[in-house]
Amino acid sequence: MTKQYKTLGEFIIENQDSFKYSSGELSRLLNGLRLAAKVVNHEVNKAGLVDILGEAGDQNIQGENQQKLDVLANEKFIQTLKKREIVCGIASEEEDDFISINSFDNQHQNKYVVLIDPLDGSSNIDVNVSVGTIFSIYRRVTPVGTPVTIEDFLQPGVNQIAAGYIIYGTSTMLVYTTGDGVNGFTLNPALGTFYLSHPNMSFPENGNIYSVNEGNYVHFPQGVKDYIKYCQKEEDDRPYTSRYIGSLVSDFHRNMIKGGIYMYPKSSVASEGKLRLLYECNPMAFIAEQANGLASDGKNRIMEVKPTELHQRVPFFCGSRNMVEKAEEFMKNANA
Ligand SMILES: O=P(O)(O)OC[C@H]1O[C@](O)(COP(=O)(O)O)[C@@H](O)[C@@H]1O
Repeated sequence: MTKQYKTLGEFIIENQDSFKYSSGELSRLLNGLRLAAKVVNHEVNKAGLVDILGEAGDQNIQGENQQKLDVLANEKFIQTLKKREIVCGIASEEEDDFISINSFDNQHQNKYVVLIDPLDGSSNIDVNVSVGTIFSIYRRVTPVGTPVTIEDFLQPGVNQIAAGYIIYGTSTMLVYTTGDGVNGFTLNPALGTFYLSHPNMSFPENGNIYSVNEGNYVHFPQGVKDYIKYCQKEEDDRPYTSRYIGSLVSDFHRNMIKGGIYMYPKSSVASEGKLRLLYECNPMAFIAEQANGLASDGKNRIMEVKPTELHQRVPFFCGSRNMVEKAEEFMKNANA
């Protein structure tokens, strides 16, 4: 008897009542993201055959050259959410400002805003290395029935209602949390259906993988240099293994399954690091904490950082609990 896997649709409905403020609206939103994920997955898989590789010719507000697939993924997620009238606002890595969603008869009645990194790991798109999508969902703080404002987006990570990522890798998976543990669903491309393949995902407390762009070593703070040397030292269960895909979603996913730490520290060339607080670090931090891991800026809990700008960056240390604590210890000792 082949194993019966629960579908993502079934799982969302079954767990609807455990959602805070459950009204079915969050379920419809998660289903909208599920649909957009399948559309983007289809585009990613055939990228080499159609004209969606390479640069789009424009730069986003962060001065990054947008890849054609960045732009396409951004459009697909925004269109899918807009058409289904399931959010009152969207913010995206590829949009300068937040988008207030209002349709004629909806009158801003929706409760949720979504923040999204439509295509994470852009530098890997053209070279067929796994990339991802990251999303974060908040309940608006301004009154329902009025247009959303920046306040609805600049909320600390602890206010997240749900967060997740899609990884377009050897298989396509959607991994998410609504604050009640982390579950992973694998897409069966033949049926176009996500199935619960990884229930209750959890970071091992310890790991032996460290993920950091060592090409930036000379620019790193002393504490990070000391921690990397610690990882490389022949002692106890070390040296650890260095693994860096260059796609946050992929490095995070591997480390959650095998045990490890991902670091994108600040440096002498990037005073706040590279990763964006609202649609990269906060959602991954929510998932990490729900999976028994930790996420900090090297000192403070990421999810308690009070956001001040839509595209602000923060240093990011995330993964197995004991490894993140050890890295923080080196940062503290080096006062860096
Ligand atoms: O090439 P670098 O500087 O190591 O940066 C790689 C990191 O930047 C990211 O690509 C984030 O940026 P994008 O969302 O623009 O792709 C992460 O996925 C990855 O871990």
